[in-house]
Amino acid sequence: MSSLTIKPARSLRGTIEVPGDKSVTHRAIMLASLAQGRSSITGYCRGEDCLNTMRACRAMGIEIQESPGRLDVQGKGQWGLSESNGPIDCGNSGTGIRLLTGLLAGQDFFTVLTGDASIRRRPMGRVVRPLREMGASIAGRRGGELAPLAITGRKLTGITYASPVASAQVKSALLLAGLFAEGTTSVTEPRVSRDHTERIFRYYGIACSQRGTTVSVEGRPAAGWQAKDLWVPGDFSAAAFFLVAGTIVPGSEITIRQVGVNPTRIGLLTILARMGADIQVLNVREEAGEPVADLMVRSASLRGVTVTADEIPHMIDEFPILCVAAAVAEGDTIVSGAEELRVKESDRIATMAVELRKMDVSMTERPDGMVIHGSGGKARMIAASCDSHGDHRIAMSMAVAGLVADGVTTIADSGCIETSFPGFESKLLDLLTPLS
Ligand SMILES: O=C(O)C1=C[C@@H](OP(=O)(O)O)[C@@H](O)[C@H](O)C1
Ligand SMILES: C=C(OP(=O)(O)O)C(=O)O
Repeated sequence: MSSLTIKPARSLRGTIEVPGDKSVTHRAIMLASLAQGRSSITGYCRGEDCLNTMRACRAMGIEIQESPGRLDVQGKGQWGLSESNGPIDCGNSGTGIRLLTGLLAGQDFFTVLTGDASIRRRPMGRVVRPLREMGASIAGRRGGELAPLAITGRKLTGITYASPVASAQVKSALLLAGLFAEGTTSVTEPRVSRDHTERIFRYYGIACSQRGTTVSVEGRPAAGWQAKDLWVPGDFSAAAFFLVAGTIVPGSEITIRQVGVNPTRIGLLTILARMGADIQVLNVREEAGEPVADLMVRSASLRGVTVTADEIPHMIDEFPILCVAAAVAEGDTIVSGAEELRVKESDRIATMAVELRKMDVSMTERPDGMVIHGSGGKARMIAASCDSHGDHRIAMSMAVAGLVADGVTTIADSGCIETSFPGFESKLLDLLTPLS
């Protein structure tokens, strides 16, 4: 099992790019597979999650060629997928398995979707139940609450669904199913979650309307959609580790080029600004329907803040790294309304509490969040033997914590970083001047 060793840093300085956005890459591969003709995708994420979505589409008959930095996807049109002759393994990816469940519910073939031990613990009923309302036939462990899921493609009918959770995976699964359904499919969320599916639909010319927190698609667009080249911006959730590292390591200045700054993703920027961080958003432009910018971070002292339920969906994957920032801030950081963190790759409230305590950080767990008692940077964190719990975001967050510890920190089982951020360690090392 691989492990990561992190030494304390004197400073982090330089310019980097981060891998392409994982959420956008999943969607780009799926939409290009169902387009008429050949789409080139550049800037995409080569993390394991996205490679699994690529393998899934190949298993369903789509030709995808990879040359350095570029995917050529030979789309077969909206109804062009064919039955895979074996189960499809989505690996560690909640996005992959949930979006594919929606996409496959209305096909005229049978599919089994599964994943690793973490995926087989994560809730699938949240997509299975509304898809059944549309007419889908999906079986799974515990009545369809858990993967593996066996999907017998059926004729679907659009529904109007009020989702109890703000989840882009639920919304997207239903919108993808909606493309294959008779009539309109509408999804209302308690709060707007990331809107990459809506944006990529529009980019491909698929009508998709938004009113408040409700999104609707018309089923069975007459002519399907045409292939279109697409560049994927850098992943804000990957950039987040460097935004926090550049903030908490004194004497740092990092520029992260070409990062997606979709407003439904960048809640962490607002929170870090409230904490006192110095981050500039430069050269804002738009590419393939997504806003993109360069981000420049300089080190700064932080103060604790309160994060409310309204702010959670736009920074849902950034809580592990926010905990690290909060640990060195002056005063308490209080998070509530974040119970969704308990059903990610790991229970991210529990795992961060366990790991940060090893480094002498005081963090109180709450059922729906946490209170992190910041040290105000008065003492360095204690270097420790940490564990990723098989969760890429925990591994990278603890690596950043290690930069401000008093000795050598190790992170066991760090191979999971490949899920979203191949090359994380070397990017960090390139920026780093060690303390001694
Ligand atoms: O739709 C997506 O691409 C994602 C949605 C979020 O999950 P939920 O929909 O479960 O909140 C997020 O945590 C995940 O990393 C990616
Ligand atoms: C929660 C995540 O991904 P997924 O749900 O796709 O596994 C993540 O990347 O932090």
